Amino acid sequence: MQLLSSNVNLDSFFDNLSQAQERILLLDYDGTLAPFHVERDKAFPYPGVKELLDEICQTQTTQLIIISGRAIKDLIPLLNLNPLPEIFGSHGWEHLTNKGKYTLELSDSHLEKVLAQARQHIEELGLTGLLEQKPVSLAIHWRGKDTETINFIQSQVRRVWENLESIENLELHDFDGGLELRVTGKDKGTAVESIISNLDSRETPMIAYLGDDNTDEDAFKFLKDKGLSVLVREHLRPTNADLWIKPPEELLQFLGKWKMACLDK
Ligand SMILES: O=P(O)(O)OC[C@H]1O[C@H](O[C@H]2O[C@H](CO)[C@@H](O)[C@H](O)[C@H]2O)[C@H](O)[C@@H](O)[C@@H]1O
Repeated sequence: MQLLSSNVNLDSFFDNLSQAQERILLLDYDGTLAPFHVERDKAFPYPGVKELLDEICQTQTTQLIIISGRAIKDLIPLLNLNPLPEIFGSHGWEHLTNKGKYTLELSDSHLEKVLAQARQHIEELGLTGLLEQKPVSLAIHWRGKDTETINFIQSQVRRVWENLESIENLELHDFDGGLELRVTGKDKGTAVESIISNLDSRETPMIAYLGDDNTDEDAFKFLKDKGLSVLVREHLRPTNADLWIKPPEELLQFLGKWKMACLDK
């Protein structure tokens, strides 16, 4: 574990966590809880992660929330948690409460047409096999391909999607292993913002957010001075996070310390 911010003391964080009235653990999924896998539907959590998350939930003293770029329906079988925690999917456009109430914030027929057009461009390029269709976005994946192929795919897809980006309410985002055409207006930062603004209690809760990718930086930025941001990654990169941990060992240590803090009370 490496501290990246001089304002953070990890021992004090966990001491305060054990004393806290309210705890919120925000978790990204791919690359954070689960190692990357070429086959998206086989990206299961690192061994030991599911058990620790179950144990943390069983303490009933932590609000555990998953915040992912994935569609919620694809995340549920991989998470395999029972009961299911609250989930923000599709970068915050989808929401599932811990009581099972599902909402998709955006329903726009014009946008559906534009996304269908973006999909058609991919079909014309012969790249449909690399496409992931999500409720309000399209992602193209190149994990497992060689550098030359990646450069080719990337330039072709950018060329056709950039045109749509310039005329519509859409934005291109790079992520680990691909490129996504997303509707603007929501990201993981706005998801964290809505969680915090909807809190009932007057006490400031102890919050941590664990993530690995560029898309998690929006959450890290929003959490500055409000909670602990943790970059979970094999290699350090420029980041807004306060702490860097390497998965899976340090991730298991972090979750284990969180669980112990919940039991300390
Ligand atoms: O926000 P996250 O939970 O980190 O999700 C980010 C993207 O994850 C998935 O793609 C990534 O993981 C796949 C499985 O390991 C891998 O094949 C791919 O290369 C990665 O980019 C998911 O398919 C995307 O929809 C998410 O946006």
